[in-house]
Amino acid sequence: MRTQRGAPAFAYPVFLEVKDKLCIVVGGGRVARRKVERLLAAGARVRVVSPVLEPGLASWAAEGVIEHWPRGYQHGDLADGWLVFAATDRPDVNRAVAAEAEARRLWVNVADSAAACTFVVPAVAVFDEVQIAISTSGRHPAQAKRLQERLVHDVAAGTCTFVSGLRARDGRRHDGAKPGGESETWSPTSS
Ligand SMILES: C[C@@]1(CC(=O)O)C2=NC(=C\c3[nH]c(c(CCC(=O)O)c3CC(=O)O)Cc3[nH]c(c(CC(=O)O)c3CCC(=O)O)/C=C3\N/C(=C\2)[C@@H](CCC(=O)O)[C@]3(C)CC(=O)O)/[C@H]1CCC(=O)O
Ligand SMILES: NC(=O)c1ccc[n+]([C@@H]2O[C@H](COP(=O)([O-])OP(=O)(O)OC[C@H]3O[C@@H](n4cnc5c(N)ncnc54)[C@H](O)[C@@H]3O)[C@@H](O)[C@H]2O)c1
Repeated sequence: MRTQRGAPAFAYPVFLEVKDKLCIVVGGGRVARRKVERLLAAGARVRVVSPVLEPGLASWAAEGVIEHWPRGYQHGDLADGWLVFAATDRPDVNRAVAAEAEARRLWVNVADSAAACTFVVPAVAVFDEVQIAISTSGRHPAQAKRLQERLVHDVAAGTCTFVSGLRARDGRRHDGAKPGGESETWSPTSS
């Protein structure tokens, strides 16, 4: 895809407010769990439609943290959804979910096809109140992950001055100390 000026077309970056919105995740494996974890951290309501859940999702379902429909996807399951994730290991099912979402004008993330996504999920590094999202617009997901890991590593090692610069400009610290320069220490967490 190309823009009118001939430059490569990038996906449009946004941070979505999903608090209390119903996010429907079809599929209950490792990839679904990664998506659900971030949705919960952002305050979303999560429903997982899947005959089987991996252990982390199963625990959340047992605790009532997420809603679980213990069966395969059926057309119509997206009726009350706000955001949709197709994360099964069945390409045909993922395509069907994407088609229903599109027909309902819902944004859909499709785990096995960047081309079928209407939004992609970036790799994210979290530094206190700052989130840094890294995306290749779906072209090289593994590279996005490597860059995120490198950023977290460099910040932990104290060799990344970029993030501490951001923090100093923000001017707030949780520990009450005055904002510093490059010698500030950070507690990086990745998600
Ligand atoms: C960043 C991250 C965020 C997240 O998922 O939370 C993410 N993928 C991550 C990991 C990862 N992805 C893959 C592997 C295994 C292989 C490997 O290692 O190479 C691993 C490693 C692992 O799973 O550990 C393979 C893969 N990924 C996609 C396809 C299909 C395709 O390319 O069409 C295939 C081939 C599947 C197959 O062939 O079967 C598609 C997408 N993956 C994206 C995001 C979106 C684009 C992001 C961007 O714009 O760059 C997009 C388009 C849709 C989406 O999922 O949003 C997360 C790192 C999080 C972290 O841990 O920090
Ligand atoms: N986007 C990414 O980041 C990424 C990374 C790695 C792999 N992948 C792709 O994502 C797919 C899923 O990966 P995974 O590791 O989570 O797989 P997995 O095998 O761990 O999980 C698949 C899940 O889909 C469920 N499922 C199967 N049929 C279903 C149906 N009809 N309705 C609802 N749920 C159904 C299964 O019960 C299972 O919970 C892979 O096949 C791969 O193509 C994507």
